[in-house]
Amino acid sequence: MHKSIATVSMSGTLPEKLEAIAAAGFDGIELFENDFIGFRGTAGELRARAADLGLSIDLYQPFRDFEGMPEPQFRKSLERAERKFDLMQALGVPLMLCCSNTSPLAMDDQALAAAHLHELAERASRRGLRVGFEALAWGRHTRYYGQAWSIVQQAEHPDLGLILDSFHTLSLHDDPAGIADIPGDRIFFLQMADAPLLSMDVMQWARHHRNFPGQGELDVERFLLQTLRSGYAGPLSLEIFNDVFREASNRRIAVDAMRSLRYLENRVLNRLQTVQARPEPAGVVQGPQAQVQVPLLSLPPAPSLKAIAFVEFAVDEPHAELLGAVLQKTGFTREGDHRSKAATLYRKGHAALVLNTEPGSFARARFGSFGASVCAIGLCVDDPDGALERATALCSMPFDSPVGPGEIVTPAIVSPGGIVIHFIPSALGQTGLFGADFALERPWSAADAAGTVIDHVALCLNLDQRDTWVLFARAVLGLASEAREQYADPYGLTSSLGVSSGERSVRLVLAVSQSQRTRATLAANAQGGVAVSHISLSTDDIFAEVRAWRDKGVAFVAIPGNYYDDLATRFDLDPDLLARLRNHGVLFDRDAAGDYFHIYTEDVSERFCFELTQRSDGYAGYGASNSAIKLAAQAQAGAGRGTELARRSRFV
Ligand SMILES: O=C(O)c1ccc(O)c(O)c1
Ligand SMILES: [Mg+2]
Repeated sequence: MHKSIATVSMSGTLPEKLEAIAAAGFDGIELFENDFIGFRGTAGELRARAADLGLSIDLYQPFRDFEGMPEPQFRKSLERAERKFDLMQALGVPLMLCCSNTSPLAMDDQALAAAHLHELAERASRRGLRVGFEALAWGRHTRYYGQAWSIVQQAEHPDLGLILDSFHTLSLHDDPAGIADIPGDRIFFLQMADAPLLSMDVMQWARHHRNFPGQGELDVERFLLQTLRSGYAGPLSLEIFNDVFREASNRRIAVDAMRSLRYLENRVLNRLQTVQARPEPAGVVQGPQAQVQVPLLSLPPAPSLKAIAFVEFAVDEPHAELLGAVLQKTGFTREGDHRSKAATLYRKGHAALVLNTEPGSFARARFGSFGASVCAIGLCVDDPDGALERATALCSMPFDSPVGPGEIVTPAIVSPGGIVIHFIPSALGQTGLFGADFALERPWSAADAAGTVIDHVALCLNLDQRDTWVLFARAVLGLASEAREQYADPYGLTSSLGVSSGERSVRLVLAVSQSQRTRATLAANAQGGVAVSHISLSTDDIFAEVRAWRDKGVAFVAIPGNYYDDLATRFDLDPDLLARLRNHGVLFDRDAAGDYFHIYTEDVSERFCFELTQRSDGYAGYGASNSAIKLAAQAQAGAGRGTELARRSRFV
């Protein structure tokens, strides 16, 4: 489909926006009036600039408060429309968007609205232009696409059609089913937007919180499907009013936009194929739906992630020694060195960590920029080549690293913010992969690969990376969103979202905060916007594990006694268990399905620590009810604030 995006959807001056939009591979734009008014140049110059970049200007918008106005205002609006038509002709824009009237002066009279729009369309028509009418969710009298369509039908002008915007329909919980029954050629334009579910004034919601399809929670997929079933074959466009997108890098936002549309198109294709494969249940009355007219993007299926194969740290030699010593205190074994790179493998059960010091490598460059930090994650997947093909088709950059003789070539991509994701063949398993790439100091037996797994990896993101990462996780990694949680850091609110694979064998937790002073923001800032802040290791006996780590000198974040007094009032806990929790400094949470025990080490490097986790009976979360306590405890420990040297003497 011809892909377009409204210029309001991103930051920058108009020329900067056009360049970002073109670079992301879009075919066209919706030109927002204010972007043109603020442009230092003529319509002809803008037209040439867009053409040079291979972009068509598909739509001019918005034309407001037009239909159903009293006569003097109507006449004045017609004059204004003529000037906008002059401009559209100079720009080469074929279509004007007229949104439903929000003025208190607007009259509740569909016949009058239709007559006015007929007049507008007639004047457009004389110049070879067209007008599309869009229902705003907060329009004075026209809020639903059904009402707008009724007015368009009454206006009876071939150059007046309907414009659909998924946000206005879905925000009002209106059913898009009826769209399929509108003749597709009467729909002149389609704007897609998603949004998080928020309970607030719909105009504020629309103007500040929209996001790209796949980033929010609206059923945009069904909306597009119904529109395509009408026979619509026009542009697929994005119109996103979002406070964060207005300030984020327009290059990244434009790539997110393209990823979003490609992912959406593919999901609709999959949904169509599923529906077509399934016979209609008896008694279902079929509307006069046309067949879908446009070819839709086919992609390899979303990867089904099986496990976290490894997490890799970028370190220099002294940090490798420091971190290696910490790992040995937490029960990891040094398994051997990489065959061709300066990298060492540590393992505890299924949890594998690689410390990479290779001079001149991507990891070393990352260390140079951000210090000791996670630089790569390996994920086991059945079809790594398919995962790579899908990822690159969804605008991810492939990552190539040198491979020595006999080593495994694993397809890899760069995730938003720079951490590399390797797709490891599940069939190979960790033993196959590490056996090929590392000179293991001792053979692995089945018993070695039991016990500990990486329960989850927690990432801290700058606020402007949140929607980028959610879309990446869903579209590229095939992960599903879990519940959003919100909690207080002593220096500002923080929220987190879990994303997990079907069997929950791969879990990531994404934490973001609007505050500049929270641990989440400081951690993210320190690594260019995206940082792994902890790795959570599972255990079957958290109390024994804590004792073993402590005996070796590992320091845990101290939890105040007040926490345990409160815990006793919240849960019906066996007094012995409560005493053990208190004595060991372990945090506790419970949901309908089970229990969660967890504890955090003091920081091992700047705002990075390990979590020990024991989950029972399908407990689904990550202990969010304890997050505020943990963050307060970390702040009081002064964790992460000391110099490297101070940490070395205190912790190792
Ligand atoms: O918020 C608005 O005013 C506005 C304008 C034009 C649109 O297409 C739209 O969806 C909203
Ligand atoms: Mg719109």
